[in-house]
Amino acid sequence: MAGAAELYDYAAALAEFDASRTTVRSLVESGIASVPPLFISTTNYPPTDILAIPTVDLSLPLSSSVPLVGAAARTCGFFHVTNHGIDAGAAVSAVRAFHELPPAIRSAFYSIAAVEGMSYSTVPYMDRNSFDGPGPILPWRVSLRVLLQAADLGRLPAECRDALVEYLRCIEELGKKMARLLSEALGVGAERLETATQVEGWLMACNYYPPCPEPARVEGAVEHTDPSLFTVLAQDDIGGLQVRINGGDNDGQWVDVPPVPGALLVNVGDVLKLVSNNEYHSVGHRVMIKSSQDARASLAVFFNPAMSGGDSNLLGPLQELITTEKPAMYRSFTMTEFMDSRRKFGHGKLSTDQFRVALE
Ligand SMILES: O=C(O)CCC(=O)C(=O)O
Ligand SMILES: [Fe+2]
Repeated sequence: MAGAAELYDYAAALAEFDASRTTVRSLVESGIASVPPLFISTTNYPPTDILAIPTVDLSLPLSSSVPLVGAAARTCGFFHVTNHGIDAGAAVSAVRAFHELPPAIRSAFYSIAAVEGMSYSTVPYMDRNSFDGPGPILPWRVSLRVLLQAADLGRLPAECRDALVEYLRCIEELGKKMARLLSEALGVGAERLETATQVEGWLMACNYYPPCPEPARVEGAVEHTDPSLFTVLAQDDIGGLQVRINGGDNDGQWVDVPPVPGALLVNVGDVLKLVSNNEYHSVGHRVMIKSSQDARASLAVFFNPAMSGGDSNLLGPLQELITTEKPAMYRSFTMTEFMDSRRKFGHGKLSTDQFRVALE
């Protein structure tokens, strides 16, 4: 049987959804009993539970934490950090508070593309002309995205502002610490990553995954890799994040990443994979919706290189990591070029393959 999802006019449905200036949260509030075709997922990869995400205790001495970070970044690309001294719960509650504001207040922020560094929609910006025929399904998620260089946090509603500002103050320190640990674990010295990439472009995504009347038919976030150097995620206790195993006997299988109370989750993004000359892995992940009753909130901070397209700001595999045994696997690129490639090739493996050097 051809699924309903194949028989509808994707472009028209998307145009109508865009024109309604609504979000999936409002659809749920309106009481829909079934999932609209734009959101129906056809992928079905049953998750297994064969891998536990490693944990790095930040109170350990560097002689212990650096090898742990290095091992995690070289294998599954994800790790929990504990003893980070940050009240992540308060920040996630603030995310929930924003998304649960009355519709009239939150809809004032509605925008698909960033306006003064902020957007709020179900669909983060995607180029409507970049696909022929049915395009990607829409995520069962609403995101408030804040580009920190460009945004005035004073515009955030009082219900979430102070907690998010405080979280960002703390996360800046954690970001610096993570950059040093990831750099040191590459064997290039603690400051090298910061010097080479200027981790100045930060994006905060405040995500809300509403309950779904048919949770098994949707995806909160479709499979993707992050474009960042690295990402730090805070989440509540609902769960739903899944990671694709990279390498080994179970290569390609999905595993659940259950939330660890109080821990933050760090993952390697595509830029770090390229800069590390494939030492580190940027691993595919997605979010499933667990419940027809409970909404999930999460808060991702993407640590990106400064967004500059000039030739003087070329990024590429660090010289120290290029050897005769392991030549450069990627050519150099600017962040503008990298982000254009993401828009063109989507949020998966192909966008990094564009920078691959042909090896013997
Ligand atoms: O909400 C989550 O658990 C993950 C979100 C995510 O992967 C992303 O925003 O890139
Ligand atoms: Fe992600």
